[in-house]
Amino acid sequence: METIQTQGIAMPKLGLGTFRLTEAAGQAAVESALAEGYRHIDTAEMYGNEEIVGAAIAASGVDRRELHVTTKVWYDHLAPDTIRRACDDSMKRLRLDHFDLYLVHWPAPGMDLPAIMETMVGLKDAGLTRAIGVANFTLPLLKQAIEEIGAPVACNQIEYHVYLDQSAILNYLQPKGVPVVAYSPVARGEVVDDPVMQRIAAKHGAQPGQVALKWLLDQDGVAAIPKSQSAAGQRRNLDSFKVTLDDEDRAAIAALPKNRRLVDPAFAPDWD
Ligand SMILES: NC(=O)C1=CN([C@@H]2O[C@H](COP(=O)(O)OP(=O)(O)OC[C@H]3O[C@@H](n4cnc5c(N)ncnc54)[C@H](OP(=O)(O)O)[C@@H]3O)[C@@H](O)[C@H]2O)C=CC1
Ligand SMILES: O=C(O)C(=O)[C@@H](O)[C@H](O)C(=O)CO
Repeated sequence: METIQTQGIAMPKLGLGTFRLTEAAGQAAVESALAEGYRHIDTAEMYGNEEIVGAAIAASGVDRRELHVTTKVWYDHLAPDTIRRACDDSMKRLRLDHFDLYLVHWPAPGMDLPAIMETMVGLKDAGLTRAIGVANFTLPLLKQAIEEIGAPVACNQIEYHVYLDQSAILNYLQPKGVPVVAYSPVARGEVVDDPVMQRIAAKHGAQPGQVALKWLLDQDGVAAIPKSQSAAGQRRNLDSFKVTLDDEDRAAIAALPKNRRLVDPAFAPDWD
């Protein structure tokens, strides 16, 4: 699997998203992804599934050194003490002694970003995570974290798919070698019914979701974390690497409307 180098870690370009994968069925889904060859798993304390992700990792027998595990601290735990406690709790639930990537899940209004990033760096320095990063950060917040605070930000995990323009953030991060991790990368399945995506997929003997993923994975410094519960769906998404898109396909995707945000607006910071 192709990887992206960032802040001393090699992050597999395709990972398994696990939001809403819970209980025994969720554990079975993570186990099947690991059996299919996934080595990058995305979870979060907010998902309430770190125990089953940890159990799946333990059951898989996959060497820890082959795995890239990301988890995240929720926005109401962003004081230094509560970040450290959240980290400790996630570690126990995941049955790990370190994460590969630990993210601030959402910015919170009025948060003390210098104190947050200093605490995150402290966790990295203590060996509890190999790298730290952020999610749902706007351009001004990224600039504050990277330029003013000088934090070693290893990624910004953001909503990114064929229906959403993220060029401002990409244009800022790509020259700095900081990856974007695309969440909701198949637009939560919406691409399946899109005639443009269907036409491109048919041309390549592929499926619309595979086209949507390959469009992301072809971009410099972009990883993607589709969620799929079934082994067949997980394999389908891994097979997106086999699709070869051409300029005509990219032009058709570029022409799709790009203002569709799927994430719950209740969480949305002022993106612009
Ligand atoms: N940092 C953040 O704030 C956020 C992070 N995330 C992370 O990103 C992950 C993925 O995002 P999510 O919002 O789940 O959206 P996705 O775009 O991954 O969509 C998941 C849905 O689409 C279906 N699906 C998956 N692959 C395909 C495909 N190739 N073709 C058609 N349908 C497909 C899945 O069904 P099935 O299971 O049946 O295959 C599921 O219903 C989350 O699980 C989470 O880990 C998500 C939102 C916010
Ligand atoms: O999945 C996540 O990581 C999220 O933060 C979002 O899904 C968000 O919490 C949401 O939209 C819940 O409805």
